[in-house]
Amino acid sequence: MKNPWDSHGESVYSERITLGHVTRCTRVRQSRTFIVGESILTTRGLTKIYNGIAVVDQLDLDIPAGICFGLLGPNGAGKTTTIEMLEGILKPDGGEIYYQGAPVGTGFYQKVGIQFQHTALPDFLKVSDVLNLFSRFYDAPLPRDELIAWCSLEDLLDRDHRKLSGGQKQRLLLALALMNDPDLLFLDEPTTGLDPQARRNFWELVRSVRSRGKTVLLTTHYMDEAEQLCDQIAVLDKGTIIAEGAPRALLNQHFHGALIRIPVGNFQGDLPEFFAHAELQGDFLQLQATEVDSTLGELMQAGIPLTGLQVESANLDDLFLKLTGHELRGE
Ligand SMILES: Nc1ncnc2c1ncn2[C@@H]1O[C@H](COP(=O)(O)OP(=O)(O)OP(=O)(O)O)[C@@H](O)[C@H]1O
Repeated sequence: MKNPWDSHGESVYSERITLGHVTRCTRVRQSRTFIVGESILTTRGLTKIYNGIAVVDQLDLDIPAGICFGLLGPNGAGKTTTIEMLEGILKPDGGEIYYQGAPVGTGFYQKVGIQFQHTALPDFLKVSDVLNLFSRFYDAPLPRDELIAWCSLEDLLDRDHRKLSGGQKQRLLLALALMNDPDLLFLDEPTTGLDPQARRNFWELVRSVRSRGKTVLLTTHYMDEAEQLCDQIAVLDKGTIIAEGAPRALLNQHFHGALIRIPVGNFQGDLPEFFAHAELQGDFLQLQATEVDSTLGELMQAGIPLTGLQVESANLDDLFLKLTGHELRGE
């Protein structure tokens, strides 16, 4: 398999390059040049087989540096298997993984941070003890106070880690994953089971990680999470990628316009002609409009009140349904 960086001479990237509205900054790491926006992690033909079935099937991923990249898919799509192969926990049955252009080696694991879906911490330790314990694993851990402030752990230091709430536990696990100040952070379904407020707090933390120039690779089956956090997504189904790109661009590519819903009570007399194809859904008439502005203009011209009007754009759940014919969260 060809190394995807073979054709890139280092001198090509040794300056600041502006492409369209994207400015790529370069920084030198040892002998290589590291480019924000270029792939930090790449897979070619990544495959995992269980019981004769490829649950991850010839996956080609290109994850640009400095972004939040989401791997999405329903239960059993192959997200965890993929991320675990990338993290080095599972051995692939085929394919290659490259980090900054070179096949991953042992040094890779010093440079990445991993927040697992489930992490068993030693019993009877306080949060501060857990931080101390993990800081000993690294030659140059982040300053303790910085990490504590970053993950808002100040008020929890004396607490037994088993007594933390779901959101507090995830903040502690994130602090452990950030301990070595990694360039690349893996988050495997980090907000599963958290209440809405804790999820939002965690999203803020993820944004702060990204704003420090780090790359985040996140798996999730929460579509709102992907839409909120991810610059790019790859949608997996049965171990293969069925769609890839920026969430908004993917939605624009597959859906035009929006769903307009108006309370039935707003209509007095006959329906206007342009509303003839509207469907009755409960107390609303709904219409898929390709030109939202002009449809709203026509409604106003026809003197129909817009009170209670709803305009709904397609979301990633709709996209998944369109691409696969089944719901994203369907078991
Ligand atoms: N150790 C294993 N032995 C056999 N099959 C496995 C093993 N681990 C995973 N699988 C199967 O591989 C497929 C992909 O599983 P994986 O956990 O990667 O999916 P996922 O997208 O992460 O799902 P979830 O959202 O439920 O975590 C599933 O069909 C699963 O049953």
